[in-house]
Formats: sequence, C-alpha cells, structure tokens
Amino acid sequence: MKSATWLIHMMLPYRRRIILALILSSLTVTSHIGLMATSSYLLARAALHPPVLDLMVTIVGVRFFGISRAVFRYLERYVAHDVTFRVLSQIRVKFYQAIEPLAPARLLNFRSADLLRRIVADVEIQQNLFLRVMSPPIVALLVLSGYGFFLARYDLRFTAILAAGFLMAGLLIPWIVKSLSRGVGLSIVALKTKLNTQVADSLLGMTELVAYGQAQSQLISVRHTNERLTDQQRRNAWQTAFSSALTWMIGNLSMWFILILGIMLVEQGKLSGVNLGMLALGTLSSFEAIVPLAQVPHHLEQNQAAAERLLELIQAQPTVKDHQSMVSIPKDMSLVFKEVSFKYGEREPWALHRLSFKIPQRGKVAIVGASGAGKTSVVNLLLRFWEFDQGSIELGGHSLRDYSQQEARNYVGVVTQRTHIFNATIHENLLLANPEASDEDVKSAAQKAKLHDFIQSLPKGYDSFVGEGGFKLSGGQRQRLAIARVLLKNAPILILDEAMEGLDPITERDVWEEVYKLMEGRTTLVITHQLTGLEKMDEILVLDKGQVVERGKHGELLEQNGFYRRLWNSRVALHAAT
Ligand SMILES: Nc1ncnc2c1ncn2[C@@H]1O[C@H](COP(=O)(O)OP(=O)(O)OP(=O)(O)O)[C@@H](O)[C@H]1O
Repeated sequence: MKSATWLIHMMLPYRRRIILALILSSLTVTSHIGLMATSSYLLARAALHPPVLDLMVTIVGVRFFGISRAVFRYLERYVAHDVTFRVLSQIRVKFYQAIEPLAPARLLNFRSADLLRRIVADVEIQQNLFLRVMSPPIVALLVLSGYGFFLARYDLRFTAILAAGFLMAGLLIPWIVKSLSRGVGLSIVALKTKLNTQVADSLLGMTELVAYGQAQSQLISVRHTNERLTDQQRRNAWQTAFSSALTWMIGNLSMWFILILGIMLVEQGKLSGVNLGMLALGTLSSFEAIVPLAQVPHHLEQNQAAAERLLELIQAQPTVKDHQSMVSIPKDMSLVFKEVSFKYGEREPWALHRLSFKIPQRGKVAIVGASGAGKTSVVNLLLRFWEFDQGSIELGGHSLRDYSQQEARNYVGVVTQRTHIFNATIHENLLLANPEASDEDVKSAAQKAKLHDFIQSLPKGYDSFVGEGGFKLSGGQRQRLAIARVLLKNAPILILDEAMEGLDPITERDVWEEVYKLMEGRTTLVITHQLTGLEKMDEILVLDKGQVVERGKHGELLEQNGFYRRLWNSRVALHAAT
C-alpha cells in the first residue's frame, strides 16, 4: 500500500499527460469500433444498391476511422511512453538520492547483484504501472460508457448485453487469472534476483570455482534456478494466452447475443436490417479494451513486489546523518579520540572499546595489531562511514559530528588495503582524487608513487585502460596508483591503512621515502602490521580486541617486551630467513 502511494505521488506531476494518454487510448479503441461498425454498415447498405452518393458519408467514415485508428495508436503510444519514461527517470533520481547516504554501512547488508537488480530491473518494472495496471481499467470504463451510450440509442438491452460481457471479461477473468497465478509475479521477481546474484557470484569467483573444481556444481545450481524461473514464466505465458482466449470468447458470445436480439428487433420492425452487422461487429471490436485487463493482477503483483524492494532502500535510515546547519572550520589539523567505543551491530562485540589517542597537528601516530584488532574500524569512523556509540572524536577542535560527511572527508587523504580501480584509463583513475589536477600534477604524483616508468612502458601511456577492478595491474601497481591518488588529493590529514600491502621490499622502501615526504607538514595516521618505518612515529598504539594494550615510541615498545616486541622479533626472523 505504501509503495502504491509512493508511486502515485511520483506520477502526480504528470497528471495532464496521463489524462491525455488515457483519452488517446480510448480514442484508439473507439476508432477500431468505428472502423468495424462503418465497414459492416457500408457493406450492408451497398448490398441494397443505393445511389453511390447515399454511401459517400459512410465511405468517408470508413476512411476516417481507418486513418484515425493508426494516428491515435501512434499518439497514444508516444504520450503514454513519454509519461512512463519521465516517471521512471524521477524514480531513478529519487532512488539514487536515497541510497547514496546509505553507502557503505547500510548497503553492506545487500549483495551487489541484488542491489544492481533493484537499481535497474525493479525500477524498469515500474513502467508497467501506468501502461499495464492503471490505464487498462480506465480505458475499458471509458469505452464501455461511450459505446454503451451509442448502443442505448437503438435499444437499452444492447447496452445491458455489452455491460454484462464487459463485467464478465473485465472482472471475472482477471479474478480467475489472479487465483490461478497467485504468487507467480512475486516468484518471478524473486527468482530473477536469485539468478542475477548467482550469475554475478559465479563470474566474480570464476577463478576459485575452477581452481577448487566447483564450476560444475555452481553451473548446476544456476541451471536449477533458471529452470524454476522458466517454469514460472511459462505458467505466466499460459495464463496470458488462456485469459486472452477467454476474453475473446466472451466477446464473441456478446456479439452473438447482440445479433440474436438485433434479428428479433428487425423481425419486429424496430431496427433496420442494415444496422445489424454494425452493432454486432462494433461490439466485438470494443473487447479490444478488455483484453489487457486480464493481466492487471499479475502486473500489479510484480509491480508491488519490485516497488517494495525499492522502498526498503529508499526508506532505510543512513547510519551516519549530517546535522542541519553546520560548517565547521577546523582550528588546526589535530585528531583526538576520547574513550571511543564502537560496534558494527547491536549484537556484535565491541570493534573498538574506550579507545583514546591524540595526533597533534603534523603529528604521526601508528596503530598496529593483529588481524581483526580494530585498526580499519578507526578509519571507518574518521571517514564517517559509521557512527560511533560512545566517547568523542575531534577534528581540529570540533566534534567530528559537527562536520558534514563530505567536509570531514575533504580534509582526509586515505590509502586503504582495498583500493578500487575503475574500468577507465590510468589518467581518469588518478583524476578521481582531484579532477582539477593538471597533466603535470598527475605525472608528478605518478613519479613519486613509482608508477610513472611502468605507465610510460604501456603503448597508450596514461590513456591505457586498466580493465574492470584494475585487473590489468598487479597488486603492487594498484597500490601505487592509490598512493598517487592521495598525493594528488593533497589533503592535510593522511591515513595509510596497510598502504604498502602488495609492494615488494625494494619498491616499498622507495615508496616509503616519498610517503615520508608527503607526511611532512601533515597529520598522519599509519595503520600497519608490517612495522616498517615506525621508528619515525611520535606514538605507536598496539590494539587488541579494540583496546589499546601497549603504547609508546618504537624504542620504548621494544623495551616493554610485549606484543610489539614479539611482532618485531617475528619480522626480524622472517627477514633473516629470506
Ligand atoms: N562491516 C562489518 N560488519 C560487522 N563486523 C565487522 C565489519 N567490519 C569489521 N568487522 C569486525 O570488527 C572487528 C575489527 O575489524 P577491523 O577491520 O577494524 O580489523 P583490522 O584490525 O583492521 O583487521 P585487518 O588487519 O585484518 O584488516 C573484527 O572483529 C571484524 O570482524
């Protein structure tokens, strides 16, 4: 119900065009009725050999309806589809506006193929709302009133037969189809989503599936879903054919009744015989308005299912909300965490628990710890991807919550361990960080990130396409591209989250040198478990289960003989072994 209100609300601005489309649609059916009626009248009159002049008006009528039917059909299609596509574009805009603030926290709950299906197919299905759900009953009513009125001029019983036929075909058949097809619309939407998700998963994980010999079983599961979908679609096609046959059967029956009543009236001298064919064939043609009604329940069900899936996202509350009137200018570029506690979900354990640290302007702090200790969670909070539960975070002397999400992110340049590379050129991928950057700036950033020589070796240089997810680049090259991006962004706060992951030791050392230069004059947070270059940090925090278990400078931590020392020893041992 909510979804219907929402969709109707979307259509309201286009009510004039909608009314025009409905009128044109009714005129198309009327022209069809007119063509059949005037043609049969012409034949009946012509059989009596009247003077040709007597037939002229009817001949003009046949010509007029023959042409007007095509013209009205064209105009009706044009206006109805124009309205539909306008409404679809409105829905798309609203949908994008609604889901943008949900990223990434809320959207993580949805599988990407499912999201894609909602964005594309569920929106697309809404085109049926006007064309196949709302328009057919209204047009049928208009045709019934118009043609019924015309028949009443000859005998009210003609109108009664027409109304009975329309009621049976327009209400009874959709009801039968609805009972037979209950759930088909829903299951088609659900199965299409499942198939999409399975195919997307299979494509993304193809290497693993082949490597572990699971390709065949995955294929069987995809085929199974596909067969179930085909079954449902076949059921739907069968019902469409059945309902159409039933409708035309009732149309033919109505024509017969009109004919029988007409013959009786002709015998009684109350109706001229030349009108018989006109009334009968006109009635049959009027059923053109009824045929689409049978599919209304099916389309309505599909529409509702898809609209509810859209609304689920549109009405979801973002995890992080911007306050209304705030434009905070940081006093400096310090970062302060005070007793910050955070969990990803109510039932999840603390990802961070009473975490406190301070990075003064231009200070350098590193966070180290085992996998899952909570290091990346610190970055997620700083970038305002998630909202923390307790404590406070300050950026430049103001609460982080006083900045809009975009403002806060503008002050931060970040290199994460999972850099997304777009299916575009290297140049375009670099410009993402700073669309205003000149070619010189781009080149200089690539040089500093030790990427320039590699780019130069490519036939198209900076204009080389890197493929989906940057698959034409090695892990190290992708990481260097991420570093070049952050160099280009030139933000006052720098976060390096496992930034050197995937680099060989020599490149790592070279890139570190550049990164150190970049750190100069910036507030820096380094997150790592590799311990490279941490001697230069003002403070190192050792995290375990979201809590600080050790803190101090590199030398102090080594002396403490704790987790940091053990991590250091294992690293030294590893280097000695290699
Ligand atoms: N989106 C999420 N939803 C639920 N729990 C999450 C989510 N992301 C992380 N976690 C959990 O929060 C805890 C901290 O994760 P986090 O990614 O911050 O660790 P990390 O120290 O960065 O690990 P790594 O070094 O492996 O990247 C882990 O227990 C993890 O399972």
